Parts: sequence; structure tokens; C-alpha cells
Amino acid sequence: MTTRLIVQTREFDPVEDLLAYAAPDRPLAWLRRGDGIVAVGDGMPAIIRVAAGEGPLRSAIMADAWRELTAHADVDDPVGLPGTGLVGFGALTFDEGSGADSVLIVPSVILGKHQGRGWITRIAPVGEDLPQDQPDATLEPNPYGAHWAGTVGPGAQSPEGYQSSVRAALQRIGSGEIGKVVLARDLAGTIPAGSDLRRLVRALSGGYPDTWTFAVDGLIGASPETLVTVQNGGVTARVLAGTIGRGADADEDAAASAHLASSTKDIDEHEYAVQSLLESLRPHVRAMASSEQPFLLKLPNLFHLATDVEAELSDGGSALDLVGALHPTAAVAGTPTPAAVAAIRELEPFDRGRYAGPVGWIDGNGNGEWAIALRCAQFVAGDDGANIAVTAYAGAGIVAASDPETELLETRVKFRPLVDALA
Ligand SMILES: C=C(O[C@H]1C=CC=C(C(=O)O)[C@@H]1O)C(=O)O
Repeated sequence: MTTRLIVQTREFDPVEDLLAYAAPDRPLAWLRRGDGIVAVGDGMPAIIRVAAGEGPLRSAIMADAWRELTAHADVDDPVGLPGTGLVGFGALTFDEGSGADSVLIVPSVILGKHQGRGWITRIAPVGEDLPQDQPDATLEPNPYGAHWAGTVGPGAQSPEGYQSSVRAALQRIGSGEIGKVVLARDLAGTIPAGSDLRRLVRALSGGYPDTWTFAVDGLIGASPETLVTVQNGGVTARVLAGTIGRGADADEDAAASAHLASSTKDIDEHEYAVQSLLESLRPHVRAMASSEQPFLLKLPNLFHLATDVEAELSDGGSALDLVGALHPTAAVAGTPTPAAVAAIRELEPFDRGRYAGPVGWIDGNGNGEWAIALRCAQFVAGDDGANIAVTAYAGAGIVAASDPETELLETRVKFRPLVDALA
């Protein structure tokens, strides 16, 4: 049966710290430089959950279910910005064969902020009171819980195992089977039961302001890479591939960035990622433009080669339709895609779950912002007060000129934001 929702958005004095209103144990948030959207409390009038085993259709099932939900929603939204009205927060698995499920969550209250404007959206099933009309309705910030620390160590893939997998990938590249493959490794550990996960979200968004910080169904991270953004017919994407760690001082830093900018290995790796995005995006857009040369994106822990792409949507698709068309790019899979995904299945001894999958939000007009879930960890609450399990992931693009030890070090640098924030 179709869920029918009633949705009301109103202007609201911009809130300084959106996260302070989120649920401590299961925050639902999308933040960049203090702007973004956050679910208040943990009410969820609708969840679209696509179970493992739906294969390549999972994003299409989700996009269709979202169209159905929006078509039957009664929306009162005089604010009319991207991210107002009906909004769902989503996280999809990287691999269509993953044992994890993909979700799109509609919260009952959303606080948003964009360039000095604030709003509040309230959502309820038709026939029920909107949240502000319920007897115990309040909108109070939740004080942050006590500081906590976690421990993480090697997961299913050890550092030595990772280097062996890189060597095996290099053989496949040498035989011509693949041109590029992105191989990841995992770290596993625990954090105390009852930890206020907003502390982690806050540390990531404060420490890495140029990233998109997300928290969706226990997947928490700060990604520097968008998969696709749709805003009133305009489409943008930021492609990243090619990485070097920051130097210890200004001279080392300048040398590192100069090395990256002229490294043919990294430029090749980057080009695979750009081409895969452009090819997949082209059928859905017009006036596609991207810079000839990548620029250097400077993050606190590393430099990336980056290319921004802009276009105009030509087929009326939603942000989720584009997510389905673009994922997985060669920034997280490789080239050619089917052979790279097959190599990942064979060479990584774990299920990526939602790591390197699409994470973001969509609104009732099809606008949305979707990142690639990088620099992240999946948190799973334990039963009966047991510790919360954490699995973190980081990968690196392997091309013909890759060196196993350098790639291992690169994953270490990519783990740093999360590992530091957990310590
Ligand atoms: C696969 C990851 O990063 C990708 C995104 C940017 C740069 C990358 C690289 O230089 O290898 C990767 O393609 C990761 O962070 O886990």
C-alpha cells in the first residue's frame, strides 16, 4: 500500500549547530561548512529499504519508490529551496551483490540551513498529527553526551594482504584484463555502547570543512567527492582520483603537491575516473563542461587531483536516477567497470557494504546531493548494551605504474580523519 505523507516546511531562524538537534545514537545528517540538513529526533514516517539481492535494480527500485511517495505526498512548502519539502536521506551499497541493504529514510522533522536561511520541515502520515501538533512536541537541542573513544585494528584485509592484492591487480593490469582497479582495505573495532555519534560527525565536519559530512543509518564519514548534485535542472559533480599525503612543513607540502601535479601515474588514474563519469553522464545531460586539467584539492591530510563537471539535465531524471546511471565510477571501481568490479570481488576479502556507494539526499522535486561514501565507517549497535561495532574502509586506485607499498601508505593517510576522530 502506498504511504501518503503530509509535509509542511516553514522559514525558521537559522540554527547555529544543526547537529545539536539530531539523535545522539542514530544521527541523520548532511553537512558542509555548517550548512545542510539534519533530522531532529528519530521519528521516521517512511523508509524505503531495498533488501540485499535486488541486484543492479536497487537504485531504480529506490528512484521509483521515491517518485511514488512524492506523487502521493501533500506538500505545503512556501520556502521552495533544494532540500525543503519532502526529503529522504539515502545510502546505497557499492556492489549490487552486497549482503547489506540500501535505504532511503524520511524523518519526521528536518532542520535545514543554507546561506543564512533556515527552515523546518515536519512530515507525518496522512491522518496523523504533524509533529508540532503532537501533545509532547518540543524542539530542544540535545546536549552532547560524554566524550568517548574507540579502538580499531586490522579487519579482514591485513596490510600485507592488501599489498598482495595490489600485486595481483597489477598482474591483471599487465595482462590487459583491466586498466585500473580501486582496491580497499578495512579496519574493524568497537566503540562503547551508548556513545553519542554526533561527536564524530561534528569532529569530521569541523576538521574537514571542504568535505560533505554524512550520517545515514550508521554510515558516518566525510567525503571529498560528490557523485552528482542536481539543483533545479543544473547538474554538477566533483571527480577525484590521484592522491598524495601532505608534507610535514611548507617546503615538503609544496614538493608533494608539485609531485602530484606532474605524476603521470596519478594523471592516468585521474583520467580514468573523469572519462567514466563523462561517459555515463552524457546521455542524461546537455552543455556538459569540465576543465581540461585537474586542479589540486587540498585537504588537511592530503592532496587530490580533482575535476569539476557541470551540465544541464536533459531527460528530466531525478538525482536518484543519475545516481543509478553514474555509480560506480572509476574513482571507486575501475575501468572497464564490469572487469574491475569482478576483480574487486575476488581481491578484497570483505563485503564493502555501503562504503564507496552513493550517500546523500533527494527532495520531492528530484533535487539532491549525493557523495561517494569515502573516508567513512559503518556503525552497528550491539545487542543488549554490547559495544557498537565499527568497520572503516579506505582504498586506492591501482594503475600499471602503482607500487604496492605506496598504495598501502595512501590508504593509511585516507584512514586518518576517521581514526583520529575515533581516538
Ligand atoms: C577509494 C578512495 O578514494 C578514491 C577517491 C579519491 C582518490 C582516490 C585515489 O587517489 O586512489 C580514490 O580513487 C577512498 O578514499 O577510499
